[in-house]
Amino acid sequence: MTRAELDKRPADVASMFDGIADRYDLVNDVISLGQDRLWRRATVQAVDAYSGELVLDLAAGTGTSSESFTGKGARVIACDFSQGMLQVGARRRGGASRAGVTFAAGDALALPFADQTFDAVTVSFGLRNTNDSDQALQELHRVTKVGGRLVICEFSHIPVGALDRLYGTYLMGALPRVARLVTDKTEPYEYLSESIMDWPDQRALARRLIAAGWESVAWRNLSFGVVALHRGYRRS
Ligand SMILES: C[S@@+](CC[C@H](N)C(=O)[O-])C[C@H]1O[C@@H](n2cnc3c(N)ncnc32)[C@H](O)[C@@H]1O
Repeated sequence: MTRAELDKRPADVASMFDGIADRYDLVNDVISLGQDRLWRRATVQAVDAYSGELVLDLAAGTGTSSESFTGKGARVIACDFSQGMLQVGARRRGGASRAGVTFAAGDALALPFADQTFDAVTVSFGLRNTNDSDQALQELHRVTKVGGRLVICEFSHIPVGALDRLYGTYLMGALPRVARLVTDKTEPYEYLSESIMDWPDQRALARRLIAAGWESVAWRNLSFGVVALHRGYRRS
């Protein structure tokens, strides 16, 4: 089974997600102890997409989160570079373009969309997997309309040192074993743990958003900081 390393070579990342696409959503529910549903609901509320808007759900995978952005009538482009994840998503929904969600192949580092296409752009658990997250944040800024918004939902760090260390023990020790309860492909979940530990904390990620051109940047913690929702706006 292919797993990516922390250098996040695009071919390794895409092939790793191709390989786990079928059981991806089930494993998420199990390893997050069901918390992923809360995190997704909070993301939908933060994006707050409404009728007439066009939303980019980048690194959308199987599109688990994409459909929920259409609740008030917005249309969503669910973009990812893993053909495996896109195919599972399209198969589950009965087609590549259904009920306001259109799946599209594309690389976060060179998005196949014109400047200022989207009213809102969002990434759930995808930015960490890109090979150059600063470039991805700049690309997201480029394709967002002036006045548009960005919401990033990503694993983060618990601000209390002792708790964060305990969480690190769960990530590095227990998480791959919990994943083994529902999948025989455990290497990708070792990568998951390592990539979370290696990811910048809330403040450092906020600085990266600002460096990529996003303004009025703020964040809020979910599940004590296990996940953080970052928000920014394109002002010019
Ligand atoms: C952990 S999954 C998240 C999927 C979905 N957003 C969710 O919340 O379940 C990460 C996704 O990021 C995608 N990804 C990683 N790097 C990418 C890139 N450079 N361009 C597009 N997608 C990328 C992977 O293919 C994978 O589907």
